[in-house]
Amino acid sequence: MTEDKTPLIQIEGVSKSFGPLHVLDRVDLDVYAGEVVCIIGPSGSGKSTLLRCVNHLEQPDEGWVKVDGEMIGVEVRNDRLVELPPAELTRQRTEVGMVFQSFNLFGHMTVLENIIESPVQVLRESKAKALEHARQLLEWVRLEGKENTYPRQLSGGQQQRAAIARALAMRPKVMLFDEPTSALDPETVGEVLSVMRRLASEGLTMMVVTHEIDFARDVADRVAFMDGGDIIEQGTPAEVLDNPREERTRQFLSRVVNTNQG
Ligand SMILES: Nc1ncnc2c1ncn2[C@@H]1O[C@H](COP(=O)(O)OP(=O)(O)OP(=O)(O)O)[C@@H](O)[C@H]1O
Repeated sequence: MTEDKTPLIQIEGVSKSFGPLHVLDRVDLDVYAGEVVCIIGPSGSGKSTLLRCVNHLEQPDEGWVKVDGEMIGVEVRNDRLVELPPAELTRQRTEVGMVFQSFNLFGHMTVLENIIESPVQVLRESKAKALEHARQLLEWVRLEGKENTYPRQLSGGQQQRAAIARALAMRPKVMLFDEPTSALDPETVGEVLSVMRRLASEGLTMMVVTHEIDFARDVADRVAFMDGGDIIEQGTPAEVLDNPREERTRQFLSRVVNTNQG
């Protein structure tokens, strides 16, 4: 990690409320190129909302997010932040791939159609080029032979690997994963984590919300613990997972480890 470089993802003072519920409270986080940052924390602490602010699925009430130096979803006009036009926002979103807890595939399209849809429609890639890339990606996520299969015919783990291929087809600068294995049967969790490990080892910049503490320990460059809408502590996996400074982190970890073992 090179601290003197500009972060690829900059989250600065981001706050978000839903009505009276304060979900994010002036969150700051920098993620550098090639880093994997795992975000852990109790249910409702704001982890998903933070990820959703990074690709502007949610608009922060205060603060801003930059990806590769570019403000996400907004621009400064007359000293005020105003929403970007929809076409600009769509272009920006192509640079931030996201994989959700439940599989974001279109059920009426085959796996191959799912993967080429956005490159052809949004990036205006030729169908031939998009198909070639999609076949490479399917091989990469070990779904070769499933091109013409519909999502409902796949296991949850296979669907999630197809969703990863679909996100990668847009050649994103960063990938966000929101609890990508928590809706899966235990036997398919490992297949998805192994694809994510390979992505990390290839140097992709990733933010991963996860309860998979062993994955975070092995793969993360940095772990951030969130509670009550803020990052309470962050550091290397050894620092945060094995020697947490904060009592709240300690208590959370003992609950998660017990649940995972139980
Ligand atoms: N669109 C929304 N409208 C209203 N409330 C919302 C919305 N999105 C999230 N919330 C609320 O904000 C709080 C934080 O949600 P968030 O999903 O960010 O937490 P989380 O840490 O990811 O939790 P989990 O681990 O359970 O997914 C929760 O109380 C949730 O119900």
